[in-house]
Amino acid sequence: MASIGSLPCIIETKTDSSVLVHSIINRRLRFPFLTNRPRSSIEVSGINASAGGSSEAVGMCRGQNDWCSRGNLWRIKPLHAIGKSSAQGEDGGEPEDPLQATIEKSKKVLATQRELLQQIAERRKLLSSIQSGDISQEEEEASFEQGNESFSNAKSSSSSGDDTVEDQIGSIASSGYEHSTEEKEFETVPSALSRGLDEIEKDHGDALPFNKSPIELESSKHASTDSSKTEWSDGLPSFLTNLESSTLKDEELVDLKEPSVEEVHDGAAGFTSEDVKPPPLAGPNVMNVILVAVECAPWSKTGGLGDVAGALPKALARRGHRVMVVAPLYGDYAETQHSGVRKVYKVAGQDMEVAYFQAYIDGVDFVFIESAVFRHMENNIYAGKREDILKRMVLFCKAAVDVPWLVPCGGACYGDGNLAFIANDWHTALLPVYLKAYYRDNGLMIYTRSILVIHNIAHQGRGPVADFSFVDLPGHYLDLFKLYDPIGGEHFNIFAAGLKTADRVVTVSHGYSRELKTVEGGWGLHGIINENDWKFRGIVNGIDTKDWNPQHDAFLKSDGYTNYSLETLKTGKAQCKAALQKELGLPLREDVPVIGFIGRLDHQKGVDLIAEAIPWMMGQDVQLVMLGSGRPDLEEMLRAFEHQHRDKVRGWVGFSVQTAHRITAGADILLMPSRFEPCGLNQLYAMNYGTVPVVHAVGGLRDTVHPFNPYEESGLGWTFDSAEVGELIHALGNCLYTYREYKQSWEGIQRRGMMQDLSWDHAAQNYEEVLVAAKYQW
Ligand SMILES: Nc1ncnc2c1ncn2[C@@H]1O[C@H](COP(=O)(O)OP(=O)(O)O[C@H]2O[C@H](CO)[C@@H](O)[C@H](O)[C@H]2O)[C@@H](O)[C@H]1O
Repeated sequence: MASIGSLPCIIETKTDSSVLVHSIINRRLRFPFLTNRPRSSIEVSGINASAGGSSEAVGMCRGQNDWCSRGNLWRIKPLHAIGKSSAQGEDGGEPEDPLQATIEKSKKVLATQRELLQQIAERRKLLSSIQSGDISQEEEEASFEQGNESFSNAKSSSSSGDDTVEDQIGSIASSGYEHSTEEKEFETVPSALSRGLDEIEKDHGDALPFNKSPIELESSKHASTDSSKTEWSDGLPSFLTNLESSTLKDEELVDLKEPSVEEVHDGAAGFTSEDVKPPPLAGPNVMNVILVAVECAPWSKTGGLGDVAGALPKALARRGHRVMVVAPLYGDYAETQHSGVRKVYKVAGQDMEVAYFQAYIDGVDFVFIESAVFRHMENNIYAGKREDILKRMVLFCKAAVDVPWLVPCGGACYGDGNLAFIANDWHTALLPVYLKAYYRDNGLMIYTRSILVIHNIAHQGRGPVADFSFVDLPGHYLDLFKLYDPIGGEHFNIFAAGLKTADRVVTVSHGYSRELKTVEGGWGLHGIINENDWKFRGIVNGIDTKDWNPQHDAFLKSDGYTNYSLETLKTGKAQCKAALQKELGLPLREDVPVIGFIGRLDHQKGVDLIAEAIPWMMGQDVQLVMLGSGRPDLEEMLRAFEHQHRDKVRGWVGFSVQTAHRITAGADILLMPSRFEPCGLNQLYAMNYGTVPVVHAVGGLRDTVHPFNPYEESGLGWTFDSAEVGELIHALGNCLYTYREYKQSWEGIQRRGMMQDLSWDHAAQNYEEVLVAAKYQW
């Protein structure tokens, strides 16, 4: 099969349509709640104006995924087509005044957007009124409950591998760009896609635009051939008028009864056509969002990134967005199913095959990318030789950027309408670059946006300039990656390229967003961050209030632990403390304050400060419980503490989610002397469990832990202003004093911590603002 223009990833098509059919059928059988997917955003897919196609395209109500495959589409004007034409002069040529043209273009796009939303609202209302006659209350309730099923068995995974690329700056050598047309073909499932280009061209009626992917060509084809069937007649969309005479299979009929997005949001509440339904929270801002991360809890987690990737998408979905998470498949995940899609990518001259697995859980599509290089790497996500790590990330980003065209979630691919990627840290900072180089530079996905989230700037994906040859980009992209560093000299820096290319950049707290702009806090990237200040924003992380909730915590249901709430704080926490002491073999004493530490053992977390404070601490009547893994010398230090102070210290070296939960519940105090902390999740978990944080006031710790004020009885914990042992001792000393002498104040601090709304909901709203700002940005 012929190669497609300059699209490096998509060259030829193979098909295994039977796999898809089985996959979808099995998926529905195994996951009945799949039918409850929110019906929300509007996808504008199809002809790309710049590729010489028609200026009209077919949109589909995103909710009606399966209608698409049945050809039941209805026409709307694509935003990109409108934007394109309005930017041109009267004669269709270039405008005389580009600024004026841009303003005109923006106005028209906004007006059209408004018009579209109105149309959608009307059609939804109409659909609801029709459906309300069909769906019984019971069915709605049952399906809603299924749709809310969630994981109960969070798997713990371990990791300590922190051998990152940036630790290994090597020598500079020449680089080269391997032309992408060497890439192998892909096997996609949708049968339509398997047809030859010639056939599509014939159907399409136009000469094929040279640089379109087969997927886009196919959606263009749908646009031109199906539209006649999908016009609304007699006030009803054709998919409904055709229903009676159709010979739909059972499965397809199930989909026709799927609840609308309003139903999903309203839970089991019934509705009638006249009910005034609150719109999905996201309302007119509904987007298709694809979050891409190399770890995602509960399947894979080495730290806070995994927690965020597991929780933020669900909060965005609750707001009414169609949301997908893309992560590597490191093990055998029982919840997932093969999508039937496979593709071969070339990475550093080597063919690497990936397969796409999928699941639909808690309103979110999860797509896992399977490859030999990811297998069993959950404990070593960032470990290995620099080149090997880089190759893994290149493969992952290449495979992830194609997902909206390859994986039919709920029966239909996301496509590029209203689409935004959220990439996370340097590992996926290549994604915005690939989006630009492989798609946008070729006139494809030009309205798809990318947001890059900085969780930790200390790791940047650095290497010698020669590493550019691994990333498979045209030569002129090299400058994006080049950065001068006083220590390493000129080098290759993936985070730098991602920050420059992403449409928006977010970091995980306000405090850290300020620090990143400084020489001390930006780790060499402060210049780029300052230059891109206009697109940069801090949003404080939330917590998963289902997993990290003392009332329901699954790890507190055995071994003497207990669930507790604000009402049962005193007795519940005391019981958890006793259970922790017992489990760890510490003296069972209710009156002794238990100090906890949980975290990666590295310079960032300030473990060395705790080491310096140990002699003072051991002079106090306290117990210290430390859980962590990472740097071997610090791991050894933990073991030594325990060895030297067996009656007071436990140093648990390893990664144990269960132990992390139990320490959070059983300890009285959580110590976080981090030298820098972009946000920090443990202090948030601690406060939610009535455990009082003592933190270095830096980054997100400063944002989230307001210092206790004994005069006003306000505040949430203790803070200290510089990472020095004396300061730590001073803050911890005051904390211990309050614990012993001022029980009421102590309880007040605990209660205020527990009463906060630390959920992801607020952060999700802020992310939504960023997504929408990116969407309307040119
Ligand atoms: N040994 C162990 N066993 C079990 N669980 C362990 C563990 N060590 C750590 N964890 C868990 O890993 C998570 C750590 O989250 P953090 O936010 O504190 O740190 P991290 O530095 O990894 O994340 C980065 O990204 C997050 C997310 O944006 C930012 O909050 C943070 O500041 C930034 O450094 C918590 O869920 C914690 O319980």
